[in-house]
Amino acid sequence: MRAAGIKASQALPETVKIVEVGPRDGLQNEKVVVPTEAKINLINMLSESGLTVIEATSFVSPKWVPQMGDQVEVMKGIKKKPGVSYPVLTPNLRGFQAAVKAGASEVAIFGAASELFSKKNINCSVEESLQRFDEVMKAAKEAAVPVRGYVSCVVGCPYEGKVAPEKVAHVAKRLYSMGCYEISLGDTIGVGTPGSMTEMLEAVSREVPVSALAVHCHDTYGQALANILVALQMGISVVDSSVAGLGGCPYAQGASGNVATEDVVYMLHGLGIKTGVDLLKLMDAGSFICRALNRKTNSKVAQAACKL
Ligand SMILES: CC(C)(COP(=O)([O-])OP(=O)([O-])OC[C@H]1O[C@@H](n2cnc3c(N)ncnc32)[C@H](O)[C@@H]1OP(=O)([O-])[O-])[C@@H](O)C(=O)NCCC(=O)NCCSC(=O)C[C@@](C)(O)CC(=O)[O-]
Repeated sequence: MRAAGIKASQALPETVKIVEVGPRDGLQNEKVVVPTEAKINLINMLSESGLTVIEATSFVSPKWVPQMGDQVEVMKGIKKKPGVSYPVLTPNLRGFQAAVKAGASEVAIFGAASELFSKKNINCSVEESLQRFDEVMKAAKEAAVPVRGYVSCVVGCPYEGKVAPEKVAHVAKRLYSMGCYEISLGDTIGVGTPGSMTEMLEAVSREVPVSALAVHCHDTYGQALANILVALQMGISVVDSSVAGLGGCPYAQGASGNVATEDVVYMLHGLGIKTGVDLLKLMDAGSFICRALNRKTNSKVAQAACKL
């Protein structure tokens, strides 16, 4: 049953797929080195909560992102639940080959709509990154490994400021044309508003079918849920989020974590949208990782539930 008050013109999807990015996007930016065992436990608990996609780790240089240096142990240690996929980030062919060797059956490549961010994050221009991704795509096609594509800085960049929607649409189109089955649009520093998100999504959806788009919102300015709602109203039905609101990008200083998965699930269920996620089990996973990190949850829902 749909929530009362939603007009037909704002038709919302019946179901939403949540892509849980906490074990990767969340933990890559933590100052405390998270023990591998805790990462494995977190992923196993998330698997039991009903999530169907859990981004597990990334096959990037340990010199660049030390927190992801145990990627092989994580991939080998987790209990893979049937029906759940565990994609990993791969910035280049070397990362792709290592990921497949470690048992990954799905990967993600990650580009940006901003030149300076691309340089800081993966040490190459946007065009060079697309050439590297082309190599990954060719290898992935041969190995029948599905590839997701990210575009970072879709509304704002920590180094360049406002990003033009046309630039986002260009990179999204290139990734989609290469064969990415889904394009996740990242508001990396959480500066988007329903206004700027709408403008950007309109531009991107002229180049890539809405059914192949996802949104990936950080909550720095507290706009993430509003931005997600706007995306849902435009027909997008895939949302990235991070348990306990963990996260940030090591190459986007000051950006806060992703929107908390608990808060997204609470909002979606309140709208009558199915996610398949058990909120209580999800909150248990959030409590577990917050204890391991000795930090408080960023999820408003988890905070409120603790006080009840
Ligand atoms: C892409 C590179 C590797 C280029 O790094 P580079 O320095 O240009 O590459 P290189 O080929 O010169 O290699 C440098 C060193 O890295 C090694 N290397 C090379 N490739 C690999 C690999 N795959 N795995 C492990 N090691 C690797 C390579 O062997 C060498 O080792 P050395 O000789 O110095 O000992 C580097 O810039 C990098 O690892 N960057 C990681 C950036 C990252 O992980 N950022 C966070 C994820 S993106 C994000 O969070 C945004 C997102 C997705 O969430 C969406 C959003 O919010 O917007």
